[in-house]
Amino acid sequence: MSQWQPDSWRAKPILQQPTYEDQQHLALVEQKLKGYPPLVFAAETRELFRQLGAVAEGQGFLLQGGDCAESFNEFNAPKIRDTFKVILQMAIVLTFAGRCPVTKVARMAGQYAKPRSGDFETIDGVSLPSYRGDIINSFEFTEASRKPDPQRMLEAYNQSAATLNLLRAFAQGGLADLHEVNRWNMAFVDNNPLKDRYKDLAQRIEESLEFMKVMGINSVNTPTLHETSLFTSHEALLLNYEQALTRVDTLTGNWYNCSAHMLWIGERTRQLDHAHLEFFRGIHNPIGVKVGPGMGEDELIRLIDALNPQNDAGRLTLITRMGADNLEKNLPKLLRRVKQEGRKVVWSSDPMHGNTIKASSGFKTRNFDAILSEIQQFFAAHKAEGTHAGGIHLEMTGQHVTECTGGAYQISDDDLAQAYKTQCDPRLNADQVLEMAFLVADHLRAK
Ligand SMILES: O=C[C@H](O)[C@H](O)COP(=O)(O)O
Ligand SMILES: C=C(OP(=O)(O)O)C(=O)O
Ligand SMILES: [Mn+2]
Repeated sequence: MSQWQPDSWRAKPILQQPTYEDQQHLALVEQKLKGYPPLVFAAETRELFRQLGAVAEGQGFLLQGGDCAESFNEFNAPKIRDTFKVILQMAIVLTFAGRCPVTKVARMAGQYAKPRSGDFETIDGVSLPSYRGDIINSFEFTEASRKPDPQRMLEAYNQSAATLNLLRAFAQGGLADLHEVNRWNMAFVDNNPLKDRYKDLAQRIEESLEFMKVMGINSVNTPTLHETSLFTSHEALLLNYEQALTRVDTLTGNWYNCSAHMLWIGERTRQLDHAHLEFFRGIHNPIGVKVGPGMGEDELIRLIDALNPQNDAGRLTLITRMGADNLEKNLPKLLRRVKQEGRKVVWSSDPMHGNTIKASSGFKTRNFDAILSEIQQFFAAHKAEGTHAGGIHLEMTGQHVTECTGGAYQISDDDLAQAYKTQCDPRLNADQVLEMAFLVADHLRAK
């Protein structure tokens, strides 16, 4: 194998990339980004690596979630705060039920590049290049907006930096106080039509916190009750951007992609001899790779070995996205083979991308029950194979959107138009995703 360099991916075939008209402008932007400060510190990514190592060994759970595509327009404090809050609310439920640490990784502060199934989008007979995420072009359906613009990489960097700054402040500054977080959960349960189903768990968490308080364990003398750690992640699709933020860590001498703590490779760009594999093999971050229904056992082992040749626990998370109808047929054989071959991975379930459908009203949507069914089958398959169901990966928001159908409020196809705000895939809203956490908690408890 030839020597890895941050730019060695450029000699390989690559899919799902924009074609920039102005190469000089592109080179200028890349140069500028190379001089910008890193967004994350390599030592933080090593802490995430360590935590994921524990998950791979069966000692923890990974909760990963956020927008399908972050947007430059919908960029404000309430939006960041609400998703942050709901991730914490989910985490407290999962921690309590699973009796194990939950590692929180947001799809935030950099989730700006999208692979698409088609190169063109056609509306009323007009065909324009597809929207590929705000880091590349604009969602607006005009010829000028859909042209890839390298300048957008600088905007993505700036918005990622501002998002990360606020997340760090929330995590350390008091918003993450566990007593507060469970109070939000109690309010969620009280208002939910299915409150009887969720009440017991929220109540028991409340009682545990009360008990600790009586014993003198409180937010003042126990910082872990008052603060949290939240890591960031995104699909590292646009390699021009990712390369520019890849730096040598002065403490270890190793290369890290400092655009986020964790990066993943999408289902559409994980070919063994392609550019994304080449880029990922050289960075030392914990990484993920999406695993769809077409994955074979031999191919998976080759992929694992290419990305994690030392078999380090925590390096590689396999994010399966099979579809509720395909999981039973496709996942168990992969679990069996990886276990047989002794490969250390985190298995996480993305129950979103295999369950996308077109609603009768024309919107791209996903149904709550299909999403839940994929998660349930994921747990069942792991139980049967004696492997660890290590995490979930969700497209979600803390806002009250109507993008996925179902849930306690029974969002129907006809309701989708009310608040359909996503620029790419439909997300679970704040209520739906908390319900999901309470239902997943049942599985963790059963374990
Ligand atoms: O988020 C994932 C992909 O970008 C998305 O599912 C592709 O959607 P499309 O089929 O509308 O292109
Ligand atoms: C593009 C995505 O998923 P996948 O690669 O699994 O289709 C995504 O996570 O938004
Ligand atoms: Mn998506």
